[in-house]
Amino acid sequence: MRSALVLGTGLIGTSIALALSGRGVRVHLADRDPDQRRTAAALGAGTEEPPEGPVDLAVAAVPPAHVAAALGGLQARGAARGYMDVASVKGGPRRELTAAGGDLRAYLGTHPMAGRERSGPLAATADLFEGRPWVLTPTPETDTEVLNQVLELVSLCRAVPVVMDADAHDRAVGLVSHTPQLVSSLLAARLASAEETAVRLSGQGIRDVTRIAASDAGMWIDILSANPGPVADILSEFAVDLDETVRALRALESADEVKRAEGAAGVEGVLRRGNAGRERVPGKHGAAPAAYETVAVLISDRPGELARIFADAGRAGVNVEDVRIEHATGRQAGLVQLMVQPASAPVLTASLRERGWSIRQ
Ligand SMILES: NC(=O)c1ccc[n+]([C@@H]2O[C@H](COP(=O)([O-])OP(=O)(O)OC[C@H]3O[C@@H](n4cnc5c(N)ncnc54)[C@H](O)[C@@H]3O)[C@@H](O)[C@H]2O)c1
Ligand SMILES: O=C(O)C(=O)C[C@]1(C(=O)O)C=C[C@@H](O)C=C1
Repeated sequence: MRSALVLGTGLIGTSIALALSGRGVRVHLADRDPDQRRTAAALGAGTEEPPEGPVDLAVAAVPPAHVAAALGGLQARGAARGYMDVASVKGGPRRELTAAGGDLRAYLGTHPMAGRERSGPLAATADLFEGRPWVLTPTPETDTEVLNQVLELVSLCRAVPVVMDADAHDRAVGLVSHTPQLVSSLLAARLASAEETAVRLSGQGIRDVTRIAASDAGMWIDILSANPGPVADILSEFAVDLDETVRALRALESADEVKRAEGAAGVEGVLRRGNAGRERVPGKHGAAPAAYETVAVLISDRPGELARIFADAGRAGVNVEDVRIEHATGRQAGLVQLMVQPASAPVLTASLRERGWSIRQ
């Protein structure tokens, strides 16, 4: 691929543009908001100059409700040889493009399974899609050349292509993306009016479960409006599970020993089913989750401490597979959990101790 046009230079569009530009593709940037386009260009994502002729691939990275109109407009002026979108829902945009008389042979609906709770070009990174699944929804009418261009884009973004039917995709992301967003928002909403004393105690658990509650509400209304049925189905099953869990917890309050035992079994069942579900979530690069060992290190809240600990891990010859940081409320210290291969844990622990770090068991 030699040239691309990215329409919509927010989080996803700019991340794609950064990855393509970094690998030698000439990327033209467009956005209805000139500030977003300017910012993306300043980040090195591409040029603000419009292309002189049709580019190889045009990418519509705009909110789902705008996809069909954006693609229709691009196709009407012959902006590219192939067209794709990255919207989080696939059935609706395809039907809208069909209704608007768009050219479906030159179009491929896609969805990268990577993102963030922040929007806009300043949140973009070139490595956002590395090792992540990227869903492609070709149909028998999709032009092979367009499919190949999209596969090349996915490969340049270092993502892993996954081919699916558009409606099957929407049901699947209803479970693994859209319902989690609502569950996270529902839980975070409980904090909005909670006592300050309670909120100040927030640790890593609540941070993990509510991170995506910070996402853009406008974008999510768009996504959920395009996939309400599957999400409502999953949430009603969730509501049944919630009712059962509440009943089990009430039973745990009972004076009757038999009822308490039933309650405990009910709650344990929820926790164990949760363990089983969590085990199925793939780790990095789409592989099964690796069993890493954690080396927990106390760090002081000073600039450069994180860089220093990573450099020391490198000096010990240990690859850090994953990392977590816990900030202790009101204290000038935090706990860094370095996840490493089990065989590397003793090496890292000894080496960091030698360099003066305080290791927590
Ligand atoms: N945020 C995520 O985690 C995520 C992940 C995967 C896919 N997506 C999908 O990617 C798309 C973009 O999401 P984002 O998170 O980058 O949003 P964003 O808000 O960061 O960026 C969207 C950009 O599109 C521009 N825009 C809106 N309407 C336009 C139009 N009609 N013409 C030209 N530009 C227009 C906006 O000005 C903005 O710069 C959405 O379809 C979303 O469903 C998002
Ligand atoms: O990590 C996040 O912030 C995301 O929510 C990303 C996420 C997801 O659910 O995995 C959100 C919506 C997108 O369509 C794709 C990715």
